[in-house]
Amino acid sequence: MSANPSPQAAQLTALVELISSSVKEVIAAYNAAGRDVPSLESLDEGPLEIPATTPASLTQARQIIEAACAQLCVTVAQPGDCIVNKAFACTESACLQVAAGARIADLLEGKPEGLSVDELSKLSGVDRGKLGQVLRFLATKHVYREVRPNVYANNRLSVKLLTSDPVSCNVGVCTDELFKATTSTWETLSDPEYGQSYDPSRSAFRKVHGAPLFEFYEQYDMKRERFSGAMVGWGNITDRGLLPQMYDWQALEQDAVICDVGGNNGHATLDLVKGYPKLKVVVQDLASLRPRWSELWSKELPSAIQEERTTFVPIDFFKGAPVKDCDVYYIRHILHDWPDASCVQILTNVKAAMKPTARVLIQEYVLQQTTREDAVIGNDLAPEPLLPNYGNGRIRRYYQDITMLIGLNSKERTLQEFIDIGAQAGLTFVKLWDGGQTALVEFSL
Ligand SMILES: C[S@@+](CC[C@H](N)C(=O)[O-])C[C@H]1O[C@@H](n2cnc3c(N)ncnc32)[C@H](O)[C@@H]1O
Repeated sequence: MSANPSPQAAQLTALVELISSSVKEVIAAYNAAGRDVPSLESLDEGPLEIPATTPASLTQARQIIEAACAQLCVTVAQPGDCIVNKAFACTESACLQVAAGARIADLLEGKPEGLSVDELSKLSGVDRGKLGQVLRFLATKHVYREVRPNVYANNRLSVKLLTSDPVSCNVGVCTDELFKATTSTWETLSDPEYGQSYDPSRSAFRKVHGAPLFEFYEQYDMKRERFSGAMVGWGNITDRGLLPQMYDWQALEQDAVICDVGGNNGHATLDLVKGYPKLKVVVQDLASLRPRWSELWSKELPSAIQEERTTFVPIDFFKGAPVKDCDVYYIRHILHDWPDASCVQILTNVKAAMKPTARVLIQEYVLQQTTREDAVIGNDLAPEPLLPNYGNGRIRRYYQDITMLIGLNSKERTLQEFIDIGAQAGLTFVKLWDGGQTALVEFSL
């Protein structure tokens, strides 16, 4: 054996060291918050389980741990094992669908001693033997805890399947209608007509369900409700409450106006005004959304309506410009729904409303390539030897990218792709403001 480790051996050691130093960061962050580090059994969520109250150092440490553990495993395990296990990922979705559909987490709520598979079978109506297989699989994947043979209790992960938690809606949507659409991805991409099209009505979702995604939800009340719940769940696990910390809002003048383009009920800018009462908000979305804006703001911040610090102005952002001369045009989770040409149309309409000092802030996931050659200015690169885009540590944004492809023939974008569509609309890139999960891409005229 040579005294110096080979480059490959040094990589393994470097991955372990990244895990080790990041675990110390995690322990320090929990200590600083006066909390014990979580265990798989712990059910209560504290401030460090919510993006808005999680320090950036903890988010970074978690991303490194998730990235390094996954990279270490695929480096040392047998390649055939790894690739087949990845192909089998569909079984995890399938079992989560069973557990969510049978409401197993609800049945186990308040029962730390657990319930037997027999009892869960009687209460849920799912065959005892089959339910036992599903729960054993899930417990093997750290969802539920097998307290004794064939007796299961909730754990840190399974409580997210409680129907009272909106994240359970995300699990429902992903493992039901999206999962079904996913199975026809290759069939769709290799179809001579669908494969070359970026029309939402030529997506895998449409091929399987017979209707484009949003028309599909018009047809099924329960699924539409669940999709709305999933939007709330999505915010909870990604960026709810982070917007006030993501940009230098303080630098804006008293009574600066933020136009929330495609803002739905304006929930994101509501958080902003709560943090920065000097700001005013115009929420713009399809006219049918006005009652939802009114309902939310009258409940959460009625003074803003009374003092006209918020208004709702209907828009079709493909057909016309938003309200003129606002200070910031804020566009959250809109562009990822649309192909490039439609995004350029939306941004061109926004540009038509802008005064010289106005800014556009696009809030989305920002994707990175997996090579260090993709060092676009502003991109945050993971430490070596991790994949520069943090690999498994930031995997959800890449799941979301493929989900957009399957659901709507659209995509999440890299910073360069945002810069390109902005340039096509006549906008100049200013800065990337990274929020740990999603980011703000700032443009000026
Ligand atoms: C994914 S949601 C994002 C909503 C909000 N910005 C957020 O982050 O929660 C997309 C929004 O675009 C709106 N929308 C879709 N087509 C539109 C159009 N042509 N004009 C204006 N708004 C539209 C929808 O009503 C919906 O509120």
